[in-house]
Amino acid sequence: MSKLIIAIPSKGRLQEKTHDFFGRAGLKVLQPGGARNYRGAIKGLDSVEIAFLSASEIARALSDGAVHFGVTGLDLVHENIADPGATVHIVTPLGFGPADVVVAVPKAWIDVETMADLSDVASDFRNRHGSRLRVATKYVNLTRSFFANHGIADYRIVESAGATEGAPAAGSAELIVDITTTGSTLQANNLKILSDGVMLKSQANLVASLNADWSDEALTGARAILDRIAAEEAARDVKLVKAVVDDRTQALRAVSHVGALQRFSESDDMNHVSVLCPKDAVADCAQLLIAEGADTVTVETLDYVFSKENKLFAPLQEKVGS
Ligand SMILES: Nc1ncnc2c1ncn2[C@@H]1O[C@H](COP(=O)(O)OP(=O)(O)OP(=O)(O)O)[C@@H](O)[C@H]1O
Ligand SMILES: O=P(O)(O)OC[C@H]1O[C@H](OP(=O)(O)OP(=O)(O)O)[C@H](O)[C@@H]1O
Ligand SMILES: [Mg+2]
Repeated sequence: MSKLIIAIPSKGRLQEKTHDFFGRAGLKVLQPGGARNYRGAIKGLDSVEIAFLSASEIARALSDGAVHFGVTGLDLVHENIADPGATVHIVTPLGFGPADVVVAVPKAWIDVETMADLSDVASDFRNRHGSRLRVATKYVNLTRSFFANHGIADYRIVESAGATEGAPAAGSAELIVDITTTGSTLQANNLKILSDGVMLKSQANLVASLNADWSDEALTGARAILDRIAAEEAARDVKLVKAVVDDRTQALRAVSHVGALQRFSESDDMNHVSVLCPKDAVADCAQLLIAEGADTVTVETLDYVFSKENKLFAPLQEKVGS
């Protein structure tokens, strides 16, 4: 039948962190035949198949419905998918691969700080040179819509495959649109970001295709994957706090004010409290338990918190389930 196909980066910046992410969720990616094989599996999950693709190919595969899930940058989703709202569903941001898509101009353009300034320059440029301002980028679609939203029409795109930041110095364009994380490449090329020139704040996301064939088997695979991912995400936000108090009912009421909740069926020991507490409220929770008679409060880090209601699966099922 049709398995759940998950596309993950086969190379580049997002590859290693994607493997780490799946590893944290207890999902071991198997690549039989080594790095050259572009189909793989996840250990113990027969309903899932892995496709190894480049980050930009993943965005296109999601658009075509050739894969069910993909890990890729939000920049590539918006650049390569015409109507992302109708074509894909963002399952969850993954917290790695941060980068901004920005409009950058030469630092020497001291009068140009905003998109409005750029708009003036674009018109002037055309009047003076008879040709249009050139923007070097590989983000052709993002650039067109961002410039249109700023009412800029007097420009032309010079498609750039790499080393985009070098274009102004090389004389092949006046300005650029590109992705930046540390800013060091822009700096090294004497370019500055316009103050309102951040087009998109990107990071790696787990994305679902709404065009894929969501068979029952694929949905079963998705549920299995998202159970583990949601459980790992949930575990990152909480700690397990334990103590022996004078009166459990009263202690639970006290710590509920900082968001700490008893999650387990009551143990026989009427004085034993064991709560899941939001990470930033742990110290407050401990103080409250000490005030309720505890001598010692212990705090544990958890690997997983599984719940009956899966916050990641439910919204997906609503969109693709029959
Ligand atoms: N500093 C950065 N520079 C470029 N990309 C970054 C940066 N930080 C995170 N990324 C993310 O990594 C993606 C690029 O990854 P990678 O270079 O592997 O793919 P690619 O260039 O699309 O591959 P190909 O062009 O060969 O298909 C970006 O689109 C972005 O989402
Ligand atoms: O703001 P920074 O931290 O300097 O990072 C941004 C730079 O990194 C990327 O290039 P990459 O190294 O992927 O080379 P590429 O041009 O071949 O994609 C990107 O295209 C920028 O040039
Ligand atoms: Mg690259």
